[in-house]
Amino acid sequence: ALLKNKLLNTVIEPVSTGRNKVTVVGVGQVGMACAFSILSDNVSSDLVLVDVMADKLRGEMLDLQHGSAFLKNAKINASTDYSATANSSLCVVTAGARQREGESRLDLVQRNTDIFKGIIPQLIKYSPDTILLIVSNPVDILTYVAWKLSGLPKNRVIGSGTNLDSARFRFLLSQRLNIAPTSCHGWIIGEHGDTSVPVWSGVNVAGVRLRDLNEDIGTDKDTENWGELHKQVVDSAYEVIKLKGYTSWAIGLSIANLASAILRNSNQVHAVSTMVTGYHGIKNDVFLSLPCTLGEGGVSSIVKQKLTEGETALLQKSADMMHEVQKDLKF
Ligand SMILES: NC(=O)c1ccc[n+]([C@@H]2O[C@H](COP(=O)([O-])OP(=O)(O)OC[C@H]3O[C@@H](n4cnc5c(N)ncnc54)[C@H](O)[C@@H]3O)[C@@H](O)[C@H]2O)c1
Ligand SMILES: O=C1N[C@](c2ccsc2)(c2cccc(Nc3ccc(F)cc3)n2)CC(O)=C1Sc1ccccc1Cl
Repeated sequence: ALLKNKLLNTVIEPVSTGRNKVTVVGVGQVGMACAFSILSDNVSSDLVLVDVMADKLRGEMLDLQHGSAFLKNAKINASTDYSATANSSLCVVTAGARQREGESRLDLVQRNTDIFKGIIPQLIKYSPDTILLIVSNPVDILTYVAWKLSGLPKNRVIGSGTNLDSARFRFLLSQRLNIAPTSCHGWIIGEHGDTSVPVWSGVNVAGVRLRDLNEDIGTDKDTENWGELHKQVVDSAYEVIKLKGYTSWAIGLSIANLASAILRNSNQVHAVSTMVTGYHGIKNDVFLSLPCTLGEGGVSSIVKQKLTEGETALLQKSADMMHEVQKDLKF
């Protein structure tokens, strides 16, 4: 008899798929930072990597597998064939083409939409009950594209949105106040990136609103220029790109944090891109970030923040700009 049969008595065949199986599509800088953060945070013990670059994909899988003894025995697999992603509870999509020199935003969006046409239906074919977490840029529009291509209900299609923007804002606030980032609360909402919206009325430490201590905060009347913090959120993205050519660690850690909230059914509140039709006077089907509670069903509720007229106007402008791009997309 085989040694294994001398060693083991089978009671049942082990369950093939854990309930915290996560697929990461795209093993570039962002995808691997997400994968590594998810594994090292023990968010999942069953990770599958997908990409079109077969050698890179296998190399990243092997390199992670070799660390399994330090990753709580997580299973790590990879394939260019989507059947390997079957029964994933969560699919993180970081695949995409980079903006070419002088490429228009619409051209980049159409190129990434075409890439998504080859990814999203395949993910849904093998994991019809999954939750999609979109990271690829422009993330809010591509989350809409993923929603259209997937046929999933809106609660199951989430964009990382302004989660990274808010994390950078909290870090910068912590630096200015010399308080830990987890004790510095601030929500950036709306469109991810250059045109995100800081909700100054909500910025607080221990419930003490900075606006109650400086009523001009966030306006150009503010002599202490706290509005500079939001500008630094945008500038720091460009600075990181200039210095290292891409961003990875902060986005990877923020995605692992979102994955943990979803897979642990935590109902924590996170700034993520969700379908905001009907909120703040927005009429078109667009995805923007608002504070959302996250759990195994994806987005379970949206916090109804009281916004200033200025903040509402910025959200509506983003919604209109995105609708203009979305309506010309060819699915
Ligand atoms: N939402 C955010 O806050 C945020 C932050 C940083 C980066 N991003 C975005 O994340 C995306 C990835 O960034 P990156 O630095 O990892 O880029 P990258 O070029 O390093 O990686 C992209 C990966 O996608 C893969 N890919 C391309 N087409 C594919 C397909 N059809 N199927 C599967 N895989 C495919 C490529 O092979 C590559 O490995 C970009 O769109 C970037 O703008 C978003
Ligand atoms: O930290 C980043 N890095 C990126 C990046 C990563 C690899 S190459 C560029 C970045 C940095 C700076 C600008 C920018 N613009 C952009 C706009 C639309 C796109 F489709 C793609 C990229 N993107 C991608 C990205 O979204 C971020 S967060 C970010 C960007 C701009 C303003 C504020 C924030 Cl919080």
